[in-house]
Amino acid sequence: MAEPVIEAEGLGIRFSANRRRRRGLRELLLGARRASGADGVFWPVRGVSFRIRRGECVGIVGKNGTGKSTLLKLMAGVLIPDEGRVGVHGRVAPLLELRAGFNGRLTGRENVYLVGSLHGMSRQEIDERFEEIVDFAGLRESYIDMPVRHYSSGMKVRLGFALVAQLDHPVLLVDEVLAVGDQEFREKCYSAIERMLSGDRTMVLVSHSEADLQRFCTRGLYLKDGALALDTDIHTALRAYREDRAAEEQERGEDAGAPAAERGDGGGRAA
Ligand SMILES: Nc1ncnc2c1ncn2[C@@H]1O[C@H](COP(=O)(O)OP(=O)(O)OP(=O)(O)O)[C@@H](O)[C@H]1O
Repeated sequence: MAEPVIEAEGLGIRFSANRRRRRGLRELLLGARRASGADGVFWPVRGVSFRIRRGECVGIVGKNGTGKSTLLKLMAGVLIPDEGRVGVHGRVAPLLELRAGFNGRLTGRENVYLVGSLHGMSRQEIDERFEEIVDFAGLRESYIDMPVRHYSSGMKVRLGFALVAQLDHPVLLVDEVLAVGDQEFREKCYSAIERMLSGDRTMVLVSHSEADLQRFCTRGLYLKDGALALDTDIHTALRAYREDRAAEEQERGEDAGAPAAERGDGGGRAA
């Protein structure tokens, strides 16, 4: 049996709900529903253990705000656990938050060299692949020597993807990036991922797209409120997630339909 490439044991991280000053409306709403202590501390991921072997493609499934991206960032080493441990054997090609790695004051060209070298590419490797990177990103020539702060967010994501797709690292961590760009760019991304996977690489994919998860993954981790509810094949994981969602929706529908007094929301008439 192939050796484990990613191992997590009792993995957990705590966040403070007040730590983020600027959170989007969606996150604020999601965050507000999440159970947290009086001090605003909560555990988006806790007690998570699994082993992923070389060559496996694993999808992480679960509803919004349930800790999927946090788990991926723990694997990538972007976040440090407060409990347990996670080990990754081999270099990681991270397809997450692709825009974040760029320095807005540097040009696209300078960023490719800077971020490429941070990912372990030599100058010569970047020289050799530079044209392909720019081509893949679909950047017009006039843009590549312009500071990245003038790029649209789509351009930054495309350049980020094009760069990481050039890495030969054995572990691929992918967060929702397949949902970016137009149809043509998405097709390029699918082909790039397929090419990257052909060499016995290991991939963990976070996505809300069942089609993407079924296309690439054989195994599924179903995260529920930050805990690992199921570690199974991708079809069973998706089915369990779908059934839970349907049950929740039905419950919500029933609650909304119930008379106020039954709901115990204090809406009954005062005596
Ligand atoms: N740096 C942070 N500080 C505080 N809270 C955070 C931070 N990052 C994420 N969170 C919160 O942690 C929880 C888990 O977030 P995470 O992004 O991992 O969820 P997710 O399952 O990937 O969600 P989605 O499917 O919406 O992308 C959410 O409630 C989120 O608002």
